[in-house]
Amino acid sequence: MADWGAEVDAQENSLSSKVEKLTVTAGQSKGSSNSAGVRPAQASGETSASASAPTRGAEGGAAGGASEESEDKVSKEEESLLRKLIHSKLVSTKADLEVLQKDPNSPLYSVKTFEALNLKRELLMGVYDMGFNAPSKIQETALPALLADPPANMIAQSQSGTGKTAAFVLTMLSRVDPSKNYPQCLCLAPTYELALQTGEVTKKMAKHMTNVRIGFSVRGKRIPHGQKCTDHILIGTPGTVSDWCLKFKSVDLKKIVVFVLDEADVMIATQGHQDQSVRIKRGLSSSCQMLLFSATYDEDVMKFAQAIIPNNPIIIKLRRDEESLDNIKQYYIECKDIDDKYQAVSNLYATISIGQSMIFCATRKTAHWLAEKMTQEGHAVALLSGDLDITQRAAIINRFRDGKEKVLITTNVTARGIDVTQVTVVVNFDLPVTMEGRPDCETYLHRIGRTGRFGKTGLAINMVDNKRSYSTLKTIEQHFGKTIEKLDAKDVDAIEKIST
Ligand SMILES: Nc1ncnc2c1ncn2[C@@H]1O[C@H](COP(=O)(O)OP(=O)(O)OP(=O)(O)O)[C@@H](O)[C@H]1O
Repeated sequence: MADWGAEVDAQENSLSSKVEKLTVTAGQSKGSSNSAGVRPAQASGETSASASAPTRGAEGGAAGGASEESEDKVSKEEESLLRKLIHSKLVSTKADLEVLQKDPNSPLYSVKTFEALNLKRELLMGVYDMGFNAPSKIQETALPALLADPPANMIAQSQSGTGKTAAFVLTMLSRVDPSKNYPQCLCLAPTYELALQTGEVTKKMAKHMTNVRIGFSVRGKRIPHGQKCTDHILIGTPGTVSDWCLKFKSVDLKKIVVFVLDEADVMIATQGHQDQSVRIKRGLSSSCQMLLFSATYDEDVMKFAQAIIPNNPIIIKLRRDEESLDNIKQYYIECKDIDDKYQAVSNLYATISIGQSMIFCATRKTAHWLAEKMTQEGHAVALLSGDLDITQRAAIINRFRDGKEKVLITTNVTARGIDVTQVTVVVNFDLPVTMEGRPDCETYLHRIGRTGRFGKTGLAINMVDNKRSYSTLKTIEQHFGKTIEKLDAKDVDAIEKIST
C-alpha cells in the first residue's frame, strides 16, 4: 500500500502548529488589536539599533540569493488561508458570470434576495445575522441551482472572497436533517486550518439552528474503531476523512446527501489528496449532491473536477476583473547601489505627499533593513514578511487596509494575491524577477496594475541600480508597450511634478 496517509499527515502536520493561534487570534484579522505591524524591528524580533545595508543588490538577491528568498516561500495552502483571513468583506466584481455547462434537468435562473430562496427561517436569520443583505454575484446564480430539487451537481470557480464558502455552507445547512443522528453533509478541505475556517462559517450561519451538530474530521481527532460519528455536518481533510469513512466505518458515505470539495486547486497540488478524494467520492450514493469549488480554473483543476463530479454538472465561472496599466504613471530612478536607492526613496517621501504606498523588496533582509531605516526617519511603516505567522500577516494587511500605517514594505511572495486597492503609489525597490532571475512581467502587472473598477490614477516608481535591473526594466517596458520615464531623484521640481 502506498503510504498516502503518512504523506498527508506530514503535510497537515507542517501547518497544524498554527491552529491554536488561528482560533485564538481570528479576531485580530478584523484589525482589532495587533502590535506586529507597527514597529517592524519588534515584529520580526530583529532589534538591531542601526541598520546596515544588505550586502547584495536586490536583483542579485532574487536570482542568486536563493536562501534569502526561499525563506519567504508561501505554500498554496497558506496563500489560500491568508486570503480567507483577509477577506472579511465580499470582493465585488464587474465581470459577468459565465455558465459553461447547464444541467438539462435544472433550469438556471438567478435571485436577487435571500427570501426568494425559501430558506428555513432559522437559516435565513443566520444569514442576516452575518450581515449578508443580498446574494453575491456567484450566489445569485449558484444558490437557486444548489437548493433545487432534484439537487444539481456543480463545479464553480471564482476568485477568493466572492462568496463560494457561504454558498455551499448554506446548501449544507438547508439540506441537513438534525433528527437523524449521522453525518449527512461532508466537506473536504486541503488543510486542518482551512477546514477549521469553513467550520467557523458553518457555526456562524447555523447560529439559530441549535440542533445541528458540526464536527471536524482532521488530524489529531480520533474516533474509536467501530464507533459511529453522530455529527450532522462533517468537515475535514481527505486523509482523516477517508480513515473515518473507509477504514473505521464511522461514517456511512451512502448516507451523505451533500458532498463538497472545496479549494480544488489547492487540493490537487497534493497527489495523495486527489487519490483520497476520489476514493471517498466512490463511496457516495448516486443521488448525493456533489459540489466542487475552486479559485482558479485551469486544465488540471478541470480534469480533477470532472473526475470527482459526475453526471453533467452545472459549470459556472466568474472571471477575475482584468488589471491594466492604463491609469498608471510609471517612472524609473537610476541609482548606484542600495544606499543610493534608499536615498531616492527618502527624497521621494520627503517631496511629495503620498497617501498609502507599498514598497516591494526582493528579499526579506532588504525589506527589514528598509523598514528599519524608514521607521528611524519617522515614517509609519508596516512590514510584511515571511517570518511572521499567517494570522500576524493577515492582521498587518488588515491594519494597513484600515489606514493605520501609510507605508507597507513587503517581499513579493508574502504579498502575492493581496489586493489593497487604496494604494496610490507603488515603489519597486527591486524589480520583480522569477526564481531564475528573469523579468517577471505578470508580477509587475499585479503589483502596479488596477482593475477597471479602481481606475484611479496611480504612480509606479522603479529603482534600477545595475545593468541587470535596467535590462529587466526594459523588458517590462517592451512587454506592456508603455514607456517608463526616467526620473532624477535629486530634482525636487521633477519629483513634485509627477504627483500632480
Ligand atoms: N451575500 C453576501 N453578502 C455579504 N457578504 C458576504 C456574502 N457572501 C459572503 N460574504 C462575505 O464575503 C467574504 C468572502 O466570502 P466567502 O468566504 O464565502 O468567499 P469565498 O469565495 O469562499 O472565498 P475564500 O475561498 O477565500 O473563502 C466573507 O467575509 C463572507 O462572510
